[in-house]
This record gives sequence, C-alpha cells and structure tokens, in this order.
Amino acid sequence: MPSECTPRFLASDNTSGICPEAMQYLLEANQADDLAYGNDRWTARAADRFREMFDYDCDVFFVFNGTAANSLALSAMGRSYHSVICHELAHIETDECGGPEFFSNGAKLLTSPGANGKLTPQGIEALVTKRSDIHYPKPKVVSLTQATEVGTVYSREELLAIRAMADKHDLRLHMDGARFANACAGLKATPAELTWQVGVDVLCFSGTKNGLAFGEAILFFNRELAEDFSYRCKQAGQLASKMRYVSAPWLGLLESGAWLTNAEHANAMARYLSEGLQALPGVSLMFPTQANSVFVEFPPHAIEALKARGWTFYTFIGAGGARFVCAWNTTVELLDQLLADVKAVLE
Ligand SMILES: Cc1ncc(COP(=O)(O)O)c(C=O)c1O
Ligand SMILES: C[C@H](O)[C@H](N)C(=O)O
Repeated sequence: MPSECTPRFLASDNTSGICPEAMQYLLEANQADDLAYGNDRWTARAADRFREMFDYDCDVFFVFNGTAANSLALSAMGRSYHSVICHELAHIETDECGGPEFFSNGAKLLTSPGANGKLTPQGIEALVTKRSDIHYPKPKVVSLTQATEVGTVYSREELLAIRAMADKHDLRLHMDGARFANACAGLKATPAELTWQVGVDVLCFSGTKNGLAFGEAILFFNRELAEDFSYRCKQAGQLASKMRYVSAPWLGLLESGAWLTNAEHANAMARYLSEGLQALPGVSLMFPTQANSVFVEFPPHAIEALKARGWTFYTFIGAGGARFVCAWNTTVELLDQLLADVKAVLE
C-alpha cells in the first residue's frame, strides 16, 4: 500500500478495536488478582451469564480464537475415522489450515455446494448416502456457519430442516458462530431460537469479531460431548492461565447488551454500504446482504485503484469478488468515502 495513503479498514471485523464495554470490564478485572485457568470469578460469572442468555444449562469454555474453537469443538463431536459435512465455502474448509482435521486426528471434511453459502438437507443427504462401505469416512457431524462466510443467514426453518436431516442420519450439529451475533441481529431472533431450539449441539460464538481483542466461547448444549473438553483445550494450548482477561470482556458484552447492539450496528452499516453500491451504475452484489458483510465484483483495475487509495479488503473469501466487512465501530463517513472512491474508480 503506498505509504501516502492512510489505510482504511473494511477487510474484516477482525481489524476493529476493543469496544468500550469490553474495555471497561477488562480494566475492572485488572483491579485485583484472581485465580488462574478459569477458576476466577469473572469466568464463572461469564459462564453463568451465557446460560442465562441462552436460557439453557450448557457447558461453556473460552479459547483464544475461532480456528481453535471450531477445531477443538469438532474434535469432541466425532472420532478420527468420522467425517464432517460442511459447505464448500466453509471457513473450516477454506481458512483453518487443516485445524479441524489435525485436532480430530484425521476426521475428513466432506464439502457440499449450496446457494448463498448455505448447506441444504439434500446436499447433506447426498454425502451421507453416497457410500456406506468401510473405506468411506463415516459422516457423523454437520458443520454450518451462522452467519455464513458470504454474509447470508440460515432461517429457523432452514436450521430445523437441517436438524431433521441430521436426526435421520444420526449426525451431530456444529455451528460456527463467528458472526452469530450478526445472525441474531439480522433475523431478530434470540440466541436460543437459533441454537438449542433448532437442535444445535455445539456453538462456537466469536467475541473477537464483536468488539473483543480476542476470545471465543464454546457452548455445549449437548453436554455429553463436553466430557473432558477442558483437557482438549489444555493440550492444544488453549487454556488461558489468566482466563479472566478473556471472560471479563465477554461479560462486558453480555451484561451491557453490546453483543447485540454491536452486531446491529455492523449489520446496519453493511446495509448502508450495500444500498450505496447498488445505486452505482454497473455495480451488482454477489450475495444478499443479511449480516455484516458485502460482496461485490469489481474489474481488476478498480480493485487495484481502490487499494491504491488505501482501502483494505479481501478478494479470497467465498466465491471471489471483493468482501467488505462492517464492524461495531464502522462509520457512515468511512462508507461514504468508500462509495465516492468506488464511483471514481469505475468512471
Ligand atoms: C466464519 C469464520 N469462522 C471462523 C473464523 C476463525 O477465526 P480466527 O481467525 O479467530 O481463527 C473466522 C475468522 O475470522 C471466520 O470468518
Ligand atoms: C478469512 C479470515 O480468516 C477471517 N476469518 C475473516 O473473515 O476475516
């Protein structure tokens, strides 16, 4: 990036800073010493708050990042000789560097196509019934991403249909909730309505993308799968000794309600950007904007010109195109600058 351009960040919600609510609780947790390895007061309070928020007596674990959350959760949901069915654009397939396969000691990912980045019951069943011989890694888990990698969401009806197919074939259901809050906001649904009430066994809920510095919560609604899970975390280097610095900021998000208002803001900004882009001649979106990501196809010269103006965005996500991700701190002013630059480089 030319040094004269101030970088302007819309590549990912991972580029945003720590929101005020999380920072406040982080500083409060720093006022006193506390026990280590999750035995502190903050971690207990955060776990209880999750159970209250989801209205379910789930097991709660905290790890540092989403790849660890997905990989370790999936390793607890099946055996090494099993397979995990996921969408062909799933993060666990495209961007976790083999983490799920590694931590499960070899479970294979079986990928399925599907419009708008979403698995379908038919796609799942096609993989389950494709083969039944001993040489085929036995399907045991379905992993879906909510909101998806391409910024769409599964409706409750779609989730229930997937759960019905999973029940038909004795499959467990994992939810990559890197942008789960954005799905709740986009669907105006409660956390319970989008998880255990539609048969999700394990949710990996990202805080990193929602205003934390780092920190992901893994919620086991199927508590049998959580047996010895803390040992999996420890062995993987994911048991934080000063866990209160992960759990306290999470508590800040939950107790203030910022977990939802941050997502509502990010989604609103994405809608604003989406509408602005569609108003420009010759610009069309690649996917409906249902959460906090906007995908648009630009000619190569426009991509280079936007980057030369300091814009950071990914072009390797999903089915290509440029991805712009809005976060809790994205502003209309920033988006207006982008829209003006897009208009200029396309003229
Ligand atoms: C859909 C999805 N799942 C999982 C992850 C993994 O998160 P991390 O980068 O923290 O490993 C990401 C990354 O942001 C993601 O976009
Ligand atoms: C793609 C990258 O790994 C990250 N999950 C993101 O969405 O920005």
